This record gives sequence, C-alpha cells and structure tokens, in this order.
Amino acid sequence: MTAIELHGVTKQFADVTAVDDLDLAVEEGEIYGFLGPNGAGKSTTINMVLDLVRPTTGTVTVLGRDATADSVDIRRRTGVLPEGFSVYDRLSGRKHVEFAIESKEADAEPEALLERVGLSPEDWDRKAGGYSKGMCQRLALAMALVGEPELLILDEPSSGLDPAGAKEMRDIVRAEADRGATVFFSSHVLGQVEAVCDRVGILRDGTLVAEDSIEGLRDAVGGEETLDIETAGVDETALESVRALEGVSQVTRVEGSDGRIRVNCADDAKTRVIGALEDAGVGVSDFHTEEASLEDLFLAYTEGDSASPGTDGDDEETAEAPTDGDEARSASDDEPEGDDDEPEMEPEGTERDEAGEADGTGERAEAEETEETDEGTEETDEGTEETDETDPTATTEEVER
Ligand SMILES: Nc1ncnc2c1ncn2[C@@H]1O[C@H](COP(=O)(O)OP(=O)(O)OP(=O)(O)O)[C@@H](O)[C@H]1O
Repeated sequence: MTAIELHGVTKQFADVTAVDDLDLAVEEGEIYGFLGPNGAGKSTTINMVLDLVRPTTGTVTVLGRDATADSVDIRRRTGVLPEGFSVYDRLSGRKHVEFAIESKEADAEPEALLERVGLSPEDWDRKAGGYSKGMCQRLALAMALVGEPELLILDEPSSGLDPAGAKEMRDIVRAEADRGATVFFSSHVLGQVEAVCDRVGILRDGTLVAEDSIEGLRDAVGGEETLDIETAGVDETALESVRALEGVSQVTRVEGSDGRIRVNCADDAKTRVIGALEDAGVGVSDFHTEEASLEDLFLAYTEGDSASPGTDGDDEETAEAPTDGDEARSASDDEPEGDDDEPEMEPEGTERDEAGEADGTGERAEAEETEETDEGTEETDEGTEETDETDPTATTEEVER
C-alpha cells in the first residue's frame, strides 16, 4: 500500500499556482525526501496531506484514507513536525509532550520521549519559552513521535539543530523506519536527505521534476564524476591529450598547486585519463574520485529554464540550507490572544472535525468558494484559528504570509 498518494493535485492561491497537477506516491515503510527550492510548493503539499489546506483539484490519499474526509483518523495515525513549530512559552517541555499524548489518546511515557530526542532531564520541566531553537525542534520531534505513528511527516526537521542534533535526528528517522513507519520529510539540508532517504522527489514550481534514489538521480544527470589527480608536474601537451579523450568534458589545473589537475569525465573514462597521462610521461602520484554531490544534482534539476537536469552545478550557495529555523521560537509571538492561559487540552483534530461537520464539506471549502478573490488570506486566518486552538505544533506559516 502507498502511505501517501496524490493524483492530479493542483493548489491555486489567487493567481499563484503553488502545486501544479502533482502526482506523488510514497510507499509504506520508505524514507522519502522531499526537496525543492524556496517556494516550490513543499509546505503546501504537506499541508494538503494534513488537510490544513485543501486542493483546488485532485485527490490526496493518506494511509489508504481520503485526506479530507478522514483527516481526524489520519492525524491520529500520523506524527507531524511542522515547519515553523511554535512552543507555548509558559508550558514546560513535559507538558507539551503530555498534551500530544492526550491528543492522540496514546499510551506513552513523556520522559522516555524527551530523553529519546536528547532533551536533558533538567530541561523537561522548564518553560519551553526559554528553550533554544534546537531544543524546540527536539521537543517538536518528541511530540511527533508520540504513539508510534504509522506515518511521520517532518517539515525541515533539522532546522535549528547543530550537527550532533542533526545526526540524532537522522538516527531517529532510521529507527522509526526500522520500526515500520513511513517517513516523509522535506529539507533543504541536502546532506540530511542523502544520508537517510531511500528515495527523493524534487519539486520545482509545484511540479515533480525528478523522483528516484540518489544513485538513480546521479545516473540521470549523466553520472559524471570529478577525478582529482596529483602529478609531479604536467604540461599543456599532456593536458590536451586528456581533453581529446572520449568521455572527458573538462580538464583544469588546480590553482596554487604544482601539478594537481581536475578532470570531469564519465565513469568509464577514468582509466583512459590516467593511461593518457602516463603515456605522456606524466607521473601520477595519487588520484581520487568525487561523485556529483547532491547539491549538484539539486541544482541540475532546479535551475535553468527547463524542468530537466542541466549540467551546471557550481553555485552551491543556491542549495544552502535557509535559516528558517528562526521561526521555531519567534513564531510563538503569534500565539492566540490570552496566551497567559494554558491552551485547552483537547484531543487533536477536535475543532477541525467540528468545522468539517458544520456544513458537511468543511467551512474552508465554503469560504474558498465565496471569497475567491481573497482565497489565500482566508485560508491563512482559518488555519490559525483551527490549529492554534487544537494543537501547539500547528504551523503558523500561513499566518506569516
Ligand atoms: N496561504 C498562502 N497564500 C498565498 N500564497 C501562498 C500560501 N501558501 C503558499 N503560497 C505560495 O505558494 C508557493 C509555494 O509555497 P510553499 O510554502 O508551499 O513552498 P515551499 O517549497 O514550502 O517553500 P520554502 O522552502 O520556502 O518553505 C509560493 O509562491 C507561496 O508564496
């Protein structure tokens, strides 16, 4: 069975097409990395999977159920780490986890979860308003893990985490997959994706431009590798003989070195390159191969005019992780009025369910139809209303737009 399935899903916000006729299938038990540049439509897709946003057209099925009609059941079986997670400042970490346990009607030990995500016992009863970004992120993960969910949806999970925290996050993701959970996570931190995902989907302008294992993507981009060769010294004639070889696309000297050269070539051209240098009398003292990095792959699929991989891949800047971890705590400023009071400890999805039952199709659907001109704003407000009252893990992203 597929854990997540989207068929022909489009989401239009006024004149912005956030997701465009998207087909996506995530198999049960796999770790699926969802990549894409800023604004590609990742969060919108995740929000549709969670029924926080409804598709303009198309169908979304999660754990074999309809994402809209069965959203309460789906949310009970799903653990979510939302982008821009905001804590309740005055509640302790322990209270947050207890809230999640109560919401899910789960049988879980808050301490075990807090410990699992690496929060120290001395922090468990501190107010989460004093937590660092990384601690907030760990707390969000602890809440997502409550009740051993069948599906984990992690939106930028390593945001705000230091390298050790990111590694712990990966270990937990792997352990969850070993337990049988499906993990769907979006990230800009490509190393995270590479280290942990079985499959990767790359979204661009709301469309899936690539979907494969990392290896498969590499092959699709051309499988070109970079040979870094250390020589005792090399002249232009020898370099020309390498340039003339079949499968070699580029030969450059490494600036500042005496005899190091870099050769971009197909996998099967490597031995020819070394042979040609030796034939030209060049002493090769060492060489190693660098595979195309995930950054290169990402850029190949997401840059340029076409939605197919290009060849360019030097500008790693573009693929750097954004600093959206800032939202983790600052977003708490957007808490609902009267945040002096503790939030009501209602089961997750209660308000949503009532809203859905109010008119049979959900208030949002109606609002979208009647207020077409201000669709985005309408959803924004509504998302806040629904999620803040029911779930402190709810994203505030739509509010901020
Ligand atoms: N509530 C909304 N109202 C209006 N436009 C929206 C809304 N939500 C998303 N969009 C637009 O839809 C597009 C996709 O946004 P989305 O947040 O899904 O992208 P993303 O891939 O998650 O980006 P990022 O990596 O920056 O978080 C963007 O152009 C965004 O401005």
